[in-house]
Amino acid sequence: AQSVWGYDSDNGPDHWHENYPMAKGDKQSPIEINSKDVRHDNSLGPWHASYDPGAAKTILNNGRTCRVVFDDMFDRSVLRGGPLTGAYRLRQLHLHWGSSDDHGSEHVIDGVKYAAELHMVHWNPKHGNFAGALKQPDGVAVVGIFLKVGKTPKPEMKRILEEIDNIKTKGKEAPFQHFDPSILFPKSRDYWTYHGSFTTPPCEECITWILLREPIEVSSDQMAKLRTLSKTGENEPVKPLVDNWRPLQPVKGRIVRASFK
Ligand SMILES: O=C1NC(=O)[C@@H](c2ccccc2)S1
Ligand SMILES: [Zn+2]
Repeated sequence: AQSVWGYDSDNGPDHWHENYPMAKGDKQSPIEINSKDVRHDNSLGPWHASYDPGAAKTILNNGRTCRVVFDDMFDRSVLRGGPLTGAYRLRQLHLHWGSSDDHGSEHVIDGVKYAAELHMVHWNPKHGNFAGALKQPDGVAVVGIFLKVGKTPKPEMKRILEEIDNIKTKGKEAPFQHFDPSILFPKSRDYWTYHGSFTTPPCEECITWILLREPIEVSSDQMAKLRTLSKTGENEPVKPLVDNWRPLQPVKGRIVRASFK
């Protein structure tokens, strides 16, 4: 059977282009952000998230990440402003992390790899549905938040990490309600933005990235908890779900803009 994509040597990022040709495109993500090449853009206003805590539905382990799913049937939880035109609907959030605290993020900032990167995925309802939005250059907006291991962990991450024990194996899902993901935002709203792609197959180049400059802090124990997720199902040998990040992709002349000086 066609080996489903993943992060192992036989189905990992170097193989994705075999089934998903977009993976070799000119606007792929993630990329390294080098502050010396970043262009401050005065026209970049603040972004605004207005999320309805009642839109949160479930949390699941799909064998590749831990994902919280929201009701996106109408404009209930939306992101607007910044580089965006119109209101983008929050569909899900998920994380990418490493096998140890010294790496795990997808984007790299001036050579710095963070322990993890949280993605809040939003789509543009003018394109009808999520599948349609994937085909449009302005179809999807992802807010990326870096997770840094430190001494004063952000208590708001606890809610997600407390659910890990209920979704240990691939396919496990649990109710996850009354959750406003904006509590995860750092104090500063400063961000970088550039045009890129899904960091997983089908690698569609439909994403306006909004990467927050200020990381949020997690503890080493919280990262260890995340690494107890298994990429295999409950009746299979345990394989730790770690290193679900895509390596850096070529910038190919793209300009990264900053909302800050
Ligand atoms: O930012 C991204 N991270 C991912 O895992 C990709 C993705 C995959 C499926 C749904 C939404 C986003 S795109
Ligand atoms: Zn992601």
